[in-house]
Amino acid sequence: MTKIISNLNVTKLVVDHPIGPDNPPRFTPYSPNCADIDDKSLSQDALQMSDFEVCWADKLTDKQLDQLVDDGWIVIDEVFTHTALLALQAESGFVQYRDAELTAGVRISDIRGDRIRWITKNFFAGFYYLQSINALAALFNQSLFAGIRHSEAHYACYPAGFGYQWHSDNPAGRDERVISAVFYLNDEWTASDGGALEIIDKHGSHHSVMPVANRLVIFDSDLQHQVQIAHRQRYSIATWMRRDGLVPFIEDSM
Ligand SMILES: O=C(O)CCC(=O)C(=O)O
Ligand SMILES: [Fe+2]
Repeated sequence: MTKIISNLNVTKLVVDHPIGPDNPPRFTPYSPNCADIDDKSLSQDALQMSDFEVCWADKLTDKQLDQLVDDGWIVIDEVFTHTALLALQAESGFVQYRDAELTAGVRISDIRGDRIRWITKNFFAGFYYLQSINALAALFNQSLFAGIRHSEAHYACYPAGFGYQWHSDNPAGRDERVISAVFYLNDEWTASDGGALEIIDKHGSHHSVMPVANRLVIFDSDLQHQVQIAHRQRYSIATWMRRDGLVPFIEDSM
């Protein structure tokens, strides 16, 4: 089995061209010929948090919560509204990705080939996504006493020919990550496109999850998993709910 190497040391990336109010991602490419057309409705300026609100208590059945505890993983499909999904897909195409790193500055693309960008408040859709994930974390705190204090997420793009070998999101000696959640952005993904997430559950059973759009896979961060080599570009948002955090903002907003 591949040696487990920390991927926790990549959170200090500098945003050099932030997506923000002056630089909004658009649903359609900018065209100088159309500069005088008011295309505000096409941009994500129009997005609102309400587009991303999910009633997680309704979305997740008690059976699924039990499965998360017993087996260590679950899948939820058709998570967000069409608007929210489109916005996340659009934003994922505007992100300036950087090579993900394993340890201080070292890239080993045959272990981990994704290119990433951490989501900050400078992102539109991504930031709303993270707020919605915090609401899900609050549900896990209430119903499972998960003790989550903070969430983090990054957009990820695996170029064709790359994957991510077997690992746990809590490498040896670390336990800050409680729950991992990966949201997928890929339309019309088929088995021949590769890129499945393989996961070994708490009983040692092996599962394979296709990275299809609007799917959220949620799993115990201690579980072993890998991303098979993708044969076309594979887009996702990798998300972690953590027990550390200087600001317990989840509790504050409840
Ligand atoms: O994209 C996926 O399916 C999983 C990604 C992953 O395991 C990670 O980023 O740690
Ligand atoms: Fe992982």
